[in-house]
Amino acid sequence: MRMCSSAGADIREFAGPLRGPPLVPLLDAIEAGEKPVVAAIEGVALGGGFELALVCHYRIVHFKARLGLPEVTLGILPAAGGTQRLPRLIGIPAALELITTGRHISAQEALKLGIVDQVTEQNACELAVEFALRAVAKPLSSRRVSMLTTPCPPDLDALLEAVTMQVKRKARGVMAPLACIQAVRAAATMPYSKGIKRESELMATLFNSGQARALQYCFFAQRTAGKWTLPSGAQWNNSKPREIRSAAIIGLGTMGRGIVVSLARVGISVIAVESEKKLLETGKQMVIGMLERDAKRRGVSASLNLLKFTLSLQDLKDVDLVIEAVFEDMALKKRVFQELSKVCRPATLLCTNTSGLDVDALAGVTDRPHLVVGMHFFSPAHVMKLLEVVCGPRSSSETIATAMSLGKRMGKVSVAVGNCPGFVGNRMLKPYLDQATFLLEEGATPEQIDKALEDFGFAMGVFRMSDLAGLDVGWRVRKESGLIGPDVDPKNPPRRRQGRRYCPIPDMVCEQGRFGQKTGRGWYMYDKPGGTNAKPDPLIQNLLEMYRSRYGIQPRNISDQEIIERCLFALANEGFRILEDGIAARPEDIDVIYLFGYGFPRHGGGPMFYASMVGLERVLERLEHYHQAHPDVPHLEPSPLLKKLVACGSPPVQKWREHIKTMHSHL
Ligand SMILES: CC/C=C/CC(=O)SCCNC(=O)CCNC(=O)[C@H](O)C(C)(C)COP(=O)(O)OP(=O)(O)OC[C@H]1O[C@@H](n2cnc3c(N)ncnc32)[C@H](O)[C@@H]1OP(=O)(O)O
Repeated sequence: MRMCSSAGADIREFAGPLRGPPLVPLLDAIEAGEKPVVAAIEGVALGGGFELALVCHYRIVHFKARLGLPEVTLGILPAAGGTQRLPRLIGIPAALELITTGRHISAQEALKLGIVDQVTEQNACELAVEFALRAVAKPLSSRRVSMLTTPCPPDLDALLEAVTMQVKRKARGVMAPLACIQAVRAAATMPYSKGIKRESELMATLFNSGQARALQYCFFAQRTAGKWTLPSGAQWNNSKPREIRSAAIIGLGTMGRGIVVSLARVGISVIAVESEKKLLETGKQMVIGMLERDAKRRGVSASLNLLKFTLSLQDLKDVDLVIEAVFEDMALKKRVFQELSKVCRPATLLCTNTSGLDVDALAGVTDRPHLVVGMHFFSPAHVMKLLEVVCGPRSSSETIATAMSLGKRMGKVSVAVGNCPGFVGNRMLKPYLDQATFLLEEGATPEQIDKALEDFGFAMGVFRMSDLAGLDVGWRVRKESGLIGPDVDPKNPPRRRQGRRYCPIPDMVCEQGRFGQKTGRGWYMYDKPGGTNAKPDPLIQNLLEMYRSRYGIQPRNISDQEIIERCLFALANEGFRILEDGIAARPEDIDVIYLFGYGFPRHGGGPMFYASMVGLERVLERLEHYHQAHPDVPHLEPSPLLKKLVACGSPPVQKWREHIKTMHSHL
């Protein structure tokens, strides 16, 4: 049997009723046949493709092929016998690991695990024919995997329990890996005929679940995000990116260091610039250490020869692209861009890693506004997968194509977004954070809010995330935007700014020098500065009590449901406004940003998909309810697009674009 490449079932078909003959009897018949069947695998054998290979009597694999059972990542399980045959072939621990993670493995690893019989650098099909001819005379009984006894460890229950705990810790609230564990248990404790029925029952609990819908949506959303398009007609498949061989990074702070590592490990020469000798030396040592650790983990040699460190911008005159990663200060950034304009050759692309400042204002101080684009990395930049590519009104399609393609080369999930304060991710963060702090005023605690969000599936609750990111950054932004400090009108009521509700508690926390993990104190307390073990702090509790009594606020019991609704519906509501404003082209782009940059649980699909799953009508009704209760919070006022979609019968996410197309695009 020649399997050039099989990515398994067509995932799009899972949205409707499955058609075609049932697969399991067909696969069982192949395995039971008297003629030897040899699978020749090239490319990939994933999901159903891998399950087909497992019923063959022998498996020959090209050395570049990849195999796996990724169903769990789609919210389902391998239900064509995969959970019953793989444990019989390679034992419970290895099968559990592959099935519960969905990890793809190389041909070499498959050989080591005993999944395949031979790995070849030649034509796998020709070798498989030779193999079949030699196999004709041999008995097949030991080659029928479903007939094998599952090699079982003596402490099976303890092993399954440990894996269950691990899965629950890593993927809180996710159903599919737990169902996979139960199916593998059946392979260990039941004959194949019963095990396959159990597999099918477990699949039935997952197949139409909201989690499966969300995870399958994420698969396609991630691929859709790469397909950027501009109102000019320029798009991903008609705009040629430039080839980038050399780059420069300005600023060796946390972000700059991560960007240097991301570039060097994909073979790009990097010149790193700092303003002072001591900062340069510290940054250099840290980058070298990061690259060495990264290379060791990947089993390759560190590409240190690609690095150059300098104090002089003059050294950048020949690079293909510069990424500025200096302090988040517009005046400083403008000075850097003016200087770069003078120093770099006219064709050099100038990028900024700003997390929210006006990219077009920076373009305006250069001699080449069409070659300026935002490349907003997320911290730590060598780990986080998200890259927002911020298209200014003057960025050329070639510039955007180059930034998107460079992101892909660095292994990032790149999303093109428009230029507005905070772009997509950080603009949406504001109403989300605001709701969390308003809930504190009204009676909740940081740990209660975090627990509700973490139970929902967020990697980290909003307060733990803020402690990790550093509270001083937002404090500085609030000072600069006149929300605190001498510019505030003294006649302003204390909990109002710029005509709307304002919660000063985050400022009070910062005034105490509590900047989060780095200072050992923030919304939580930590063992030491830089510690990561967050413990509730009675001082924060006192601060909240004093605050409420000072302003005469009677604390009330706040339910987890209210926390989730207010935080997440406010988040999605801003997403609708971003779509209206043309700052993101599609809801999928917003969801991908929140999945890869902000720890939104994949099994929730992202804020926009989640809103559609809850039901747009319900989201609208709850926002109207909360806005009525808090009329001084404009973010809770339902957006016109949300209302329009509800009026149109709440179409699925993939159809929202049809209702936005008349609106103006900033991409
Ligand atoms: C009946 C038995 C039931 C069995 C259950 C299953 O088989 S579930 C499916 C299990 N298979 C997978 O999960 C594989 C998913 N695909 C991948 O991991 C990758 O696409 C790949 C195969 C490793 C190829 O990666 P690469 O980076 O080379 O390409 P893309 O990811 O960009 O994909 C190219 C286009 O192909 C589409 N696509 C890929 N796999 C599937 C699939 N199984 N079903 C439907 N569509 C698939 C993908 O969406 C891309 O299409 P675009 O139109 O370009 O977006």
